[in-house]
Amino acid sequence: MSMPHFQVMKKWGAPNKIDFLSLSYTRHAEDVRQAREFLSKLGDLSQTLIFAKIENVEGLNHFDEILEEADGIILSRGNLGIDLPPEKVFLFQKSALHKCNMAGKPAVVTRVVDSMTDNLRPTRAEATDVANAVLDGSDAILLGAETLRGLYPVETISTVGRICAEAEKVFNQDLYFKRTVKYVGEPMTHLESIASSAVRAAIKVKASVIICFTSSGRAARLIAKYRPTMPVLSVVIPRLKTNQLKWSFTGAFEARQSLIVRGLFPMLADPRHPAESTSTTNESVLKVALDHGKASGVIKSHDRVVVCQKVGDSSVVKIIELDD
Ligand SMILES: Nc1ncnc2c1ncn2[C@@H]1O[C@H](COP(=O)(O)OP(=O)(O)OP(=O)(O)O)[C@@H](O)[C@H]1O
Ligand SMILES: CC(=O)C(=O)O
Repeated sequence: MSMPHFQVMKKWGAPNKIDFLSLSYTRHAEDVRQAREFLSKLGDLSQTLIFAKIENVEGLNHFDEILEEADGIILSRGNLGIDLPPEKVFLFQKSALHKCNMAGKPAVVTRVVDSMTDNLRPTRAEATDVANAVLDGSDAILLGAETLRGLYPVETISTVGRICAEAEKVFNQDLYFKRTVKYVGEPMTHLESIASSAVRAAIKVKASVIICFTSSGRAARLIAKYRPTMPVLSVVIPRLKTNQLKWSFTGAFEARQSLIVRGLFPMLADPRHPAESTSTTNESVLKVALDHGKASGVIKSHDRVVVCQKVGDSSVVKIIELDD
């Protein structure tokens, strides 16, 4: 990392508590390690997530080791398209997205609707490509010129959003779930088993939403990894922390950062609730979460809801049926 980068991050990045660093032209895992070491020296930025941008053949050749080190991946298809023969691009995308999905790390796809920079409608090929990115398993789409200098930035976002929503409806969750369970293998970790069971239960009872209590965001991300067909409301419970000079709450970073995970909708709980999971705390936080779900329209009267939380020392998955 060069001196100008360091100065920008110190002066602007640190006070703005940036959520994500997009690491251009990541070539190998060492690039990610260096960036992490650099961020660790900038106070709050030790929490910034590093997304490795894969944009040339060298990055592609070291994909597995980069994925292990990074928090997420950006498939820079524009630049990769220059390095790769066109007939190789689709397979790279499918294989990279599958690896990200199995690792439970978010994947972002770029350059989807270039023609919308000057046109109100995408080409048929672009529209199909957006849907295929969703079916292949991407978590997010990154727009470029369309929103930077295009004539139709708002229409681009709504068009791409609508295509993604249609594709999500026909995503083969059943097949994906089975593959993921098989990939994880046995014995599963405790938490992995809880997360997959929560998703299975939610599908079986046709729950409208899964509510997951979490502090670090880990439990909610694991649920999202099984790609439930319903939204996951991630209720982030703040924890009190100190650096010996001042006290502050965790949670804001974790909540914002989970926005990039497909299907996760974060909500920050009131820090006045004690972080320990007593049944009284659980009940009052759950009530706020249900009210939030109702207000945003994802939960309706008489819906079933799956809740994933800790009661004392035990992780539980419960199914509740709403009266009103
Ligand atoms: N404050 C909390 N109150 C109630 N349940 C919680 C709380 N935090 C986590 N859980 C639940 O505890 C179980 C174990 O989750 P986990 O230990 O991974 O928590 P996390 O906050 O997501 O991660 P971490 O332990 O790394 O902070 C999950 O079922 C999760 O929903
Ligand atoms: C966005 C970008 O850098 C690319 O697709 O190449």
